Amino acid sequence: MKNGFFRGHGLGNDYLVMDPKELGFKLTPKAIRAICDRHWGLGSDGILVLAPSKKADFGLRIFNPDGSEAEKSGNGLRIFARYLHATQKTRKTRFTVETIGGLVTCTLHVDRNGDAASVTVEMGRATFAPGALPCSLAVEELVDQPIEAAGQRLHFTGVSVGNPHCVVFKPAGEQWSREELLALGPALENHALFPRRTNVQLAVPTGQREIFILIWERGAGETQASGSSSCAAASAGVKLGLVQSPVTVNMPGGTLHIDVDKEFNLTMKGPVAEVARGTLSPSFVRGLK
Ligand SMILES: N[C@@H](CCC[C@H](N)C(=O)O)C(=O)O
Repeated sequence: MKNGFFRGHGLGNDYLVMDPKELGFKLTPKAIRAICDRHWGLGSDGILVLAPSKKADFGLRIFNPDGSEAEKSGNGLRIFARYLHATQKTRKTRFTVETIGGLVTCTLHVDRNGDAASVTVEMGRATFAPGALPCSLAVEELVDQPIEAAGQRLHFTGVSVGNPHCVVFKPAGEQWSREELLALGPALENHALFPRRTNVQLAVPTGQREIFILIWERGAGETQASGSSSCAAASAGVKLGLVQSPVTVNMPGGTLHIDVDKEFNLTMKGPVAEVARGTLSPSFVRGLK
């Protein structure tokens, strides 16, 4: 379909999926910003683009609403998997996807309506090495490191799950407020320690195998849920000895289940929904060029 899009969400983290072969324009940063604008465009937490791959069944490029490119997205991968199944780009229920942040395997769980209602993604391995985010701190692992942001002294754990994350835990029994997220999120995202910026999670343990997180995404701001953030926060919680795997990650938009093995290999399982399929109007597309 010319200038077509598929719209889906994972726990309220919404993405558009597009196939460049069907687009009559280039997905430049300017075009991405215009399409993702919630008032002047379609509105979205990002755009997922079908790409060729030599290593995997499919390739995926992930763009944030500010036009920057992300290496990986957990909710994005579940939405992309649902798109591939719903649009009959594959008949397989298990396939590989190459992202800039590494190769992952998706397993679809098809419901009685024939929809891929939930997806398990083998997300790869978490690392706490500064070079992987990157982070300019000269330590071996970014575990429980001091940082100052928005006038506060905090401790963070830096995790790469293909894309970068900065996890800040409060002790069990305490809570993070939305005001704290809106102050600390942008300050940590753009902190001088993270030359390529970072995603941010404000986390608290809520049980032996359960955490709650608020999310500030690089290039997107506050989101209702995030798959890679859930993987990062679960890994940080296990590394810090605050929780045990499998970890239930609760977020404003809902819950994801994250398995963290002894080597920090991650498996994420969660729901995914299709919202719409449509086409961009010719007059809107003319304005993108
Ligand atoms: N919402 C995503 C993460 C998207 C990418 C992120 N904003 C980044 O820049 O790394 C998820 O569900 O993982």
